[in-house]
Amino acid sequence: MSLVIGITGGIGSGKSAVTDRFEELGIVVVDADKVARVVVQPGGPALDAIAEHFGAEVLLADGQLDRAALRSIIFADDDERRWLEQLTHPLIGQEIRQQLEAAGSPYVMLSSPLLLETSQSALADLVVVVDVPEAMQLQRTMTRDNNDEDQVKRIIAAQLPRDTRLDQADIVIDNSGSLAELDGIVAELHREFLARAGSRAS
Ligand SMILES: CC(C)(COP(=O)(O)OP(=O)(O)OC[C@H]1O[C@@H](n2cnc3c(N)ncnc32)[C@H](O)[C@@H]1O)[C@@H](O)C(=O)NCCC(=O)NCCS
Ligand SMILES: Nc1ncnc2c1ncn2[C@@H]1O[C@H](COP(=O)(O)OP(=O)(O)OP(=O)(O)O)[C@@H](O)[C@H]1O
Repeated sequence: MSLVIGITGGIGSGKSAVTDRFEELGIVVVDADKVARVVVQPGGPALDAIAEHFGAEVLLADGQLDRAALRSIIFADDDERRWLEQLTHPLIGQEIRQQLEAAGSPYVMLSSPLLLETSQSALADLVVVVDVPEAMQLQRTMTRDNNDEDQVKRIIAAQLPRDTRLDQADIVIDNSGSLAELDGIVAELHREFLARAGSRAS
């Protein structure tokens, strides 16, 4: 497997803004949020169990998962969130491993909001944390999504506290500046990761 750079950060911290830039540089990005959508597709391994557990109100008329309905349930009730996670996280982990194995770039990125909360961290050779103050996390997420403030706060509360996450970082990206500043940070890190990947291969 290529060198795996793990990218994490709380909701709205800017993981996608960071990984979009690495993708533009030709780096394969495995995105845990995207993988999580695949495992709950109709006909996939998890959706029937979810509908059985939560009832038909978590399904849309076309049989797809009603993500907003499930989001409201699981971020209001920790037990329900844990139930969903025990079902989906092993499937997500398995699919992530396959995608990492198949990746063909000099190094590969694994982007996950729950990298450090799950065994996904064992897949990463290096942990990069995308960091912004919580007020900015809240503001950017509310601007991006159709989520009210209380729900975003509940999602933040279901994730690692900022200090605990920062304690586990090998590298911290401060994303409180502009997107232009992020371009420069990513370009510099890309050079560093290429060098690390090269020295590992030789
Ligand atoms: C509850 C679901 C259906 C809501 O879907 P929705 O489209 O509204 O949000 P999306 O999946 O894009 O997630 C948005 C953000 O919510 C946060 N989040 C999602 N799941 C979790 C969780 N279990 N714990 C903490 N934060 C979470 C992350 O920051 C994520 O980036 C969905 O998030 C889900 O299936 N979650 C369980 C699977 C999971 O843990 N995914 C996280 C990646 S491993
Ligand atoms: N440096 C920045 N300046 C201004 N806006 C930014 C910056 N970085 C990210 N954003 C915006 O903030 C929002 C959240 O960023 P992004 O979607 O990349 O976060 P994320 O960590 O991937 O979130 P999630 O955990 O929900 O997947 C987006 O609308 C994005 O365009």
